Amino acid sequence: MASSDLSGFGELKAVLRIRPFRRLWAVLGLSSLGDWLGLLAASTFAAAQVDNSAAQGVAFGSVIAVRLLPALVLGPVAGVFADRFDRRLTMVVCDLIRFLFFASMPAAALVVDDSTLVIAWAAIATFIIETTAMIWTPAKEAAVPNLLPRARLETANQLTLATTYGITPVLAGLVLIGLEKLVVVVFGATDRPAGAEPSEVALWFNALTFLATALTVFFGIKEISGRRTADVERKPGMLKEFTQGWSFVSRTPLVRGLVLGIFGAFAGGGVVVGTAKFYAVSLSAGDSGFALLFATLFLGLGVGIAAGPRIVGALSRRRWFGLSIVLAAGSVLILALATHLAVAVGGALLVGVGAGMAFLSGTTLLGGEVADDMRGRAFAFVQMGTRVVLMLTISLSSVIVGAGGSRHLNLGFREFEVSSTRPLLALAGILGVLAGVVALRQMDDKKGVPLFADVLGSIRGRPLSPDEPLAARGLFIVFEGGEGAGKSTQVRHLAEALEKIGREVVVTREPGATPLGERIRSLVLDPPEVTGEVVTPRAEALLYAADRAHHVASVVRPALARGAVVISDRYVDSSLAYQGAGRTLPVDEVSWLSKWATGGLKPDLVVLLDLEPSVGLARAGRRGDADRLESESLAFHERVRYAFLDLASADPSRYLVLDASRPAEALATGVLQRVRHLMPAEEEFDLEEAIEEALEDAAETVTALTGDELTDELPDELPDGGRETRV
Ligand SMILES: Nc1ncnc2c1ncn2[C@@H]1O[C@H](COP(=O)(O)OP(=O)(O)OP(=O)(O)O)[C@@H](O)[C@H]1O
Ligand SMILES: Cc1cn([C@H]2C[C@H](O)[C@@H](COP(=O)(O)O)O2)c(=O)[nH]c1=O
Repeated sequence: MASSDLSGFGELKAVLRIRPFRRLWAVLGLSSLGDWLGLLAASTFAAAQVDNSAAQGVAFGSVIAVRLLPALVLGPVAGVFADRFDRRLTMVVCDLIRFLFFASMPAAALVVDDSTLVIAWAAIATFIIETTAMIWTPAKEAAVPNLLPRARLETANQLTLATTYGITPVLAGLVLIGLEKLVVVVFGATDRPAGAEPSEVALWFNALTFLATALTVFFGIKEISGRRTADVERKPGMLKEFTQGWSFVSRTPLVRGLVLGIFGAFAGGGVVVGTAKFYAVSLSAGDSGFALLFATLFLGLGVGIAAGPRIVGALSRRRWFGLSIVLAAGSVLILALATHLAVAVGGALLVGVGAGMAFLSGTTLLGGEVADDMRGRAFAFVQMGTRVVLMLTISLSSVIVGAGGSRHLNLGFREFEVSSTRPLLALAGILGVLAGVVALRQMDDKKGVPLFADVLGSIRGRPLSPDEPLAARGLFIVFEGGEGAGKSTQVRHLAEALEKIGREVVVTREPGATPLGERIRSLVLDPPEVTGEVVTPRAEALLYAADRAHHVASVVRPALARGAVVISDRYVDSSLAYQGAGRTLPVDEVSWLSKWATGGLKPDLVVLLDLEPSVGLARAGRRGDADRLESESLAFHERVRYAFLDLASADPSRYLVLDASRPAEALATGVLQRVRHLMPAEEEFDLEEAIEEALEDAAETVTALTGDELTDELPDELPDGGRETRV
């Protein structure tokens, strides 16, 4: 679900090219404009019905409170509508209801004289409007993923979030100001006709936006209806669907993690909002400091939503979500500790960035990973929960800090004035970080992949992938080394010894173990005179990786799954040494490529046969014409040799480094001694005999060649460097 390689603008264009989504986006814009206008107009309309300022405050506040109430009453069941009934018709009916009830408010003012009644009606109408919005939103949210390819969902969400929380609130404010001016121009500043007050005109206008959206959805976005779930008869009863929705949320780790994280973030946000005024005072920043912190928080929110996907690149969206919560909550801790406005502004920015990223990734995950028939309920649950959590935390925290005031702290060497906002913010930050960590653990889709290496790799476009599981485990042994080091000879010896004790052994190599691999081998190793062109370094790396991917999937993994011992002449290290060090391609890129090709399969043991390149090339030369890589310069082969040695010293427990200038039989004995420790106890015993025999052969060969006696107790270090050896 990560963004594609299109530019941000290109991605937006690609999403808007999808006709049903484009129309839904226009509907959303209009409906959201209506929502914001409704919020502003209905509350100012109610306030305008009375004269004294206290009553105006009550009227204004009660309309806002009435808007929040339906979340508590209807939130739990709203999702059932979205999942049970045709979503298009649900949206159309909701919009028509909103049209009628918005229009009813100024209409009531026209026909009823009593201002108390008009306010009461405004409150009832607002309640009904908000109730229908609770049903409309999950239906819309659940419909979006069905209109788009999955890969476009994130950009679509960026667009809808920016529209709902960035563009339309500003537009609503501008429309309201514009309408006020228009009313003055058309009807004059005083003695306006009934129903022509700016807030009334705004409500008429607002009603029309909902009529327009109802018509557009009904006639223009028929695709929303195209679900099989319209067959209500075969569905369980509404109550059952309702309980199914709750148990789905509590039983599904992804949704549980999402809900926990989102609620945690909103709780943190609620505490920040609830304490903001007192917090600004504790920084001696006053009202302008308060405004600055708020503006920065929203700026961060915008940055998180707009730039988040570009920043994290290919990072798993589940991991991104958990980390965003940790970032937002951790930054609340910065706010708790900040003693200077500049630090607090930085903290507020990061809180916003984290929250914006969490909002975007959470919405995308809910849309993309929750099955269609449950999606409405999942969205409704989150919609209800966030409102409740936000309301509770804002009010609770403002009450607590209001009552707590500030305390004088004397540390002996210094005295402080500590505002109660600080411990409260610190508590919210700590709880938020915990919520993020728990969410991350619940939802992690890359268990076992180190988090920070994955984040860094993803930012650079190369996320780490979890290792593919193996059903049963055989033993995977790899021989590595330069040209003519004696790998094929040692592979043969080891295979014979293991077969003698009754093990199934699969001898294989890279490149060229399969028919496809044979063709790749000739593509990479045939000299240019034969192929007619020079293979470029990156193409060479990809060809070896392709051979490896096919080899691992079709030969190595199946054999290991059977419990066989697989002995391979070369594997991943050859690519790191030859393409990385030899061709000087970036080693981490070559490594990532191999990891991807092999699904993370690592050998149990790598036997590195270390030899002076000049000696190895001379041995290989005796076989006949040199292939393309053997023909490389001595400096190239020197680089390859030292890359192999570096790899071995970075992970000594997995490597056996042998001095390959020693006789083949002696090397074979050393290999057997090491392999013995990897075998089950009974086979370890059988191998002892094979080693005895091999030792006798080796001793005869060495004595014949050099006149020296061979023992099996050889030093761990060779005089020319820190290399591990058992021979
Ligand atoms: N320990 C050794 N001492 C001397 N010669 C050896 C030794 N091991 C193998 N040889 C000889 O060196 C040559 C190359 O050996 P081998 O084919 O096993 O090496 P390799 O590492 O597989 O080579 P390549 O990388 O070219 O495939 C052969 O002629 C082989 O008999
Ligand atoms: C797997 C692998 C191999 N090579 C090179 C190393 C050798 O020059 C040849 C293979 O020849 P061999 O006789 O079979 O040893 O290919 C490489 O460059 N990168 C790799 O990943």
